[in-house]
Amino acid sequence: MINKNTSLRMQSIVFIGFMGVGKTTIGQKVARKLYRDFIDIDQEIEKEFNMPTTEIFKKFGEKAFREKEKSVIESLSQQQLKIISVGGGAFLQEDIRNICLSNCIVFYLDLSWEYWKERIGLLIDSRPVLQSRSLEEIEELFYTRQEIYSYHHSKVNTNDLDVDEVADFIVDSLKVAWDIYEPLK
Ligand SMILES: Nc1ncnc2c1ncn2[C@@H]1O[C@H](COP(=O)(O)OP(=O)(O)OP(=O)(O)O)[C@@H](O)[C@H]1O
Ligand SMILES: O=C(O)C1=C[C@@H](O)[C@@H](O)[C@H](O)C1
Ligand SMILES: [Mg+2]
Repeated sequence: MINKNTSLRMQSIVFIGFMGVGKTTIGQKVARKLYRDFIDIDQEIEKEFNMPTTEIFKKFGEKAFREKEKSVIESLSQQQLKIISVGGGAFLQEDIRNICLSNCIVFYLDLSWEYWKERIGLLIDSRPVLQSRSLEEIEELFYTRQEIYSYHHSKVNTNDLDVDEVADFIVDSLKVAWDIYEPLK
């Protein structure tokens, strides 16, 4: 489902995956390594509302957040040569999945539950979807969400890899794909 009208080398890269797998951290690193601009969709939504995500959820509700998420992604994913990290729930919306898969290269950052659960303390304060859920409920959400992340072009399992190792793997695999599908003359 990759857009045939745009050169692969020009297409923006979109990172997907569950909350806390590293989309923002690794997206920033990859952007630096490829000399591209980085866009974090959660941060763009927060700028639009001028408040943190937890406040948006409290004041306006998840529905308003999801509507803004869709309009922000619809507009920004049309741009070329960007590195874009979307929120962990963005691919719940079919329209978002379709627009990202047809305009961009979608990279899934995969992390096993056993590794993910060690990160929970880093995440809970800023991720409203995790708040008020027990660990068992979060585990259930984690496994239910895997279905939406099955929509991707490429994937890396980040268990046991640090941020730089993941970013290097992604950059190397993109370069291999570019060279195979669009060799430079
Ligand atoms: N490969 C890694 N190894 C160790 N820690 C990591 C790794 N990737 C990310 N982290 C850490 O995990 C935490 C969450 O990362 P990050 O905020 O990038 O996740 P995210 O996928 O953008 O989450 P969200 O979907 O909620 O925005 C950060 O503290 C980050 O430093
Ligand atoms: O997985 C989710 O539903 C979310 C993930 C975060 O990135 C934010 O987009 C928000 O906290 C919701
Ligand atoms: Mg993030």
